[in-house]
Amino acid sequence: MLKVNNISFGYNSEHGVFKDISLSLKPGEILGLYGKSGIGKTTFAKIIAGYLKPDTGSVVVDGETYPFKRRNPVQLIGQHPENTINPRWQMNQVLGESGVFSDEFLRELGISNEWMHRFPSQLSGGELQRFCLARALVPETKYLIADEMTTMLDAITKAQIWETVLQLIKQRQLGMLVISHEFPLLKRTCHRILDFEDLLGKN
Ligand SMILES: Nc1ncnc2c1ncn2[C@@H]1O[C@H](COP(=O)(O)OP(=O)(O)OP(=O)(O)O)[C@@H](O)[C@H]1O
Repeated sequence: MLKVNNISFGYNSEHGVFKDISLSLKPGEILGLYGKSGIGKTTFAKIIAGYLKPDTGSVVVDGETYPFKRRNPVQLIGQHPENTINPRWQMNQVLGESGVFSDEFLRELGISNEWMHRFPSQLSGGELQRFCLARALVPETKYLIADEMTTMLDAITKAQIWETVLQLIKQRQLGMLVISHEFPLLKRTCHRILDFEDLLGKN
């Protein structure tokens, strides 16, 4: 179980982004989170994935808190894959840094062999996002946070990526938090949906 307990966060001491937010995510559960722009969803996602430290409260992942002594079981996929990949590395080097991936797994994610020797600038956003997913879905991963993961992509690529991800999540019984402005997408993909404003309102 991933438990967020009463976290508060501000980028500076004068302006808090949010206060006292809690939620829990079970293995195998797909939880949707929506809310208006600027309310703090990405900040919240970064805290859950351990990129930012909350000012108060805790994130407990299967009984452990950050920093982990092992590979982070919570992986974050954002909206802009190009920002998270070294532009000077070919894609085989990008993947090689995270582990060894079977051809079958890469095929499942729709990653073509011919992309392996390209640089990130020689791939489309959808193609790059598939590499980010491969990196995020190493065996140690137990929870996946998808923050507007397919917002920049066309409808067909979006549908293909979601079909693959949902299949993998189900096979491996991962917990997934889906952050999106697109309510119909959340309705199609999630077991349960929360409004960020309601999380704020409870406190
Ligand atoms: N690095 C930063 N330094 C200072 N303020 C920041 C920083 N990143 C975000 N903020 C501010 O924190 C607030 C929450 O931003 P955040 O990106 O978490 O919102 P969001 O709900 O994800 O928005 P969107 O849906 O538009 O992506 C905003 O007011 C934003 O301007």
